[in-house]
Amino acid sequence: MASGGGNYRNVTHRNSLKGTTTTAAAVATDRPLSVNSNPSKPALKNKSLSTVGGASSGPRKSCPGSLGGGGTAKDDAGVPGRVRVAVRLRPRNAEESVADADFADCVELQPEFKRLKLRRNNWDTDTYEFDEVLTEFASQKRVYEVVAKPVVESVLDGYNGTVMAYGQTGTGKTYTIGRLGEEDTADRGIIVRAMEDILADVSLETDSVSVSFLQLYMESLHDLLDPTNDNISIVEDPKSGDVSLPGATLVEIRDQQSFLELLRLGEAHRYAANTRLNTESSRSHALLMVHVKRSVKGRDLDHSSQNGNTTNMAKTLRPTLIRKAKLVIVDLAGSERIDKSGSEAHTLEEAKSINLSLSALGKCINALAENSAHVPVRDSKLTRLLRDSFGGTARTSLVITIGPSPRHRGETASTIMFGQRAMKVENMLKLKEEFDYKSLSRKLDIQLDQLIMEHERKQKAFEDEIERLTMYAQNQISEAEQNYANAMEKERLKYQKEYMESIKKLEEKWMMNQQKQGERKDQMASTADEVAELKRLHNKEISLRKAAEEEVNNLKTLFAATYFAYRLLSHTAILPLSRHQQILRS
Ligand SMILES: Nc1ncnc2c1ncn2[C@@H]1O[C@H](COP(=O)(O)OP(=O)(O)OP(=O)(O)O)[C@@H](O)[C@H]1O
Repeated sequence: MASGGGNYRNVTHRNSLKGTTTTAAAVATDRPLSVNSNPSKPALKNKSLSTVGGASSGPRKSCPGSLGGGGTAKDDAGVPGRVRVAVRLRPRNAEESVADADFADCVELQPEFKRLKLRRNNWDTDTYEFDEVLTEFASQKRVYEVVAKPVVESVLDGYNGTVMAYGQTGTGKTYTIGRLGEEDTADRGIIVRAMEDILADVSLETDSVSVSFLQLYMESLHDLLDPTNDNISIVEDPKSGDVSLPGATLVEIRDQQSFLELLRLGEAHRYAANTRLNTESSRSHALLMVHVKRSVKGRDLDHSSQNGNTTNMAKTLRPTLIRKAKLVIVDLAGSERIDKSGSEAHTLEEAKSINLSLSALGKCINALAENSAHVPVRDSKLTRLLRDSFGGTARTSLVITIGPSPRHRGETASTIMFGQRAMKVENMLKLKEEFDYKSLSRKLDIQLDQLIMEHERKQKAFEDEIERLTMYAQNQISEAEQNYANAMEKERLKYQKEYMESIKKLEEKWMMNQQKQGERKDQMASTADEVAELKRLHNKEISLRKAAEEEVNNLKTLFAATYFAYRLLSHTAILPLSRHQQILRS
């Protein structure tokens, strides 16, 4: 972070009174801008004024891009929009009230004719016409309404916009642009009022507002929201010419209170110094960039839907049209004559750097006003940052601030000429619309997740139902089985009982039969015994007979043998046969 003569605003306390005296001497070489070489030449721009009046001054309805279906992303041509310039006169300060007590103001304002007369001397004046002429009595509210409000409304409609304050040091640029109005809300400057209007108009559900706050100090771009970030690079899109600062802190704003806190933080980091012309002179150009992103509602974008062809699905898949607009509010550091401001050492370096960048801006505006083929945009970072504001696509409103002191007539003239040239610059306003494919993709992702969840929920419900039905069926089956088993058991018991009874009966019958049979058997047994006895007797008889027959046979054999022997022996004495028979019988 650069240091030296410059102080942070939280170090140098802001004092609304000018305590310094200035010298009347003017050194032309320190002038940041080349003034009209022929100041007597009428500087009225009636043609341009009438051309632009409607486009720039009107409320949002008059904004060309907001008309009907015009100004879509495809509308590359844009609509012309001249840079509007208002002049604001600061009241005499305490020092001037004393020092210039005997002198008339160097300017005379005719707000009703939107004219400013710059005194050349006691007899001659040069007359200039501006879009708005704001006297020293103009309220902050009125200044906002005529200078910034049309631009803010244009930004809300999707166009880039710039509000810038230019003027000699100590003439009220910061007062006009940056007053927070903490003690008295009537003092609120353009920045605070612009954000109030923006926040009141956007829907925080569908739109977004984010800000970066920067200072261009000694040709390096510092982040006022993060002082460690002191060399932010400027990136230019070669095709569209869009300027972006990817390194800058971007803070989303959701309410005015947090925005005011952010402004306080940024202001505290801004370089300021006590110079002869301003006790708290801004030593840097401050840029507040407000990015407004809005989704386009109400207008049906798909013409097919007008024919009734669009399905719900097609509607869902249609990306939202979004408008991205950037409002740049610039509080330039004051142009100053180094001899008058009393800049020394580091403050001198700062003053040179300020004047150099303001001079580069003046050159660009001259080139644009004269339709030069070459516009030296790249000569300074300030002009690079503001390339869309002058000769670009933004609606630009400039407030030039002047003081009343005749001692600073030269600087006042220079400022007036800067304003007059700026009024000649014609921008080509373009609506910044694009389809929000990112959020469509996010939306589809969410829808997909929801569908998956819904499917899973249905699947689960289906599975639960199946399980429930299965359980029910199983219960029914088991109940039927149980009933069947019970019935079977009952049947079985019945049959068993019947069977047992029939068995019993059979047994009884059998018993009876048995009994009967037993009786019969007994009978049969005795018969059989008898038979057996008889058989035994018979057999015995047979065996006795057999034995008898064998005996007989034996006897016969014996008899025969005996008889034979006898016969042999008794050749002589034969026994009578009867004897033999007796023997046999015995
Ligand atoms: N319209 C006004 N009514 C009352 N006081 C004003 C008005 N304009 C400026 N002042 C006072 O004049 C002083 C200088 O104003 P301011 O700091 O805004 O000037 P500046 O142009 O921003 O200066 P620098 O370029 O040095 O930063 C401040 O004290 C401020 O309160």
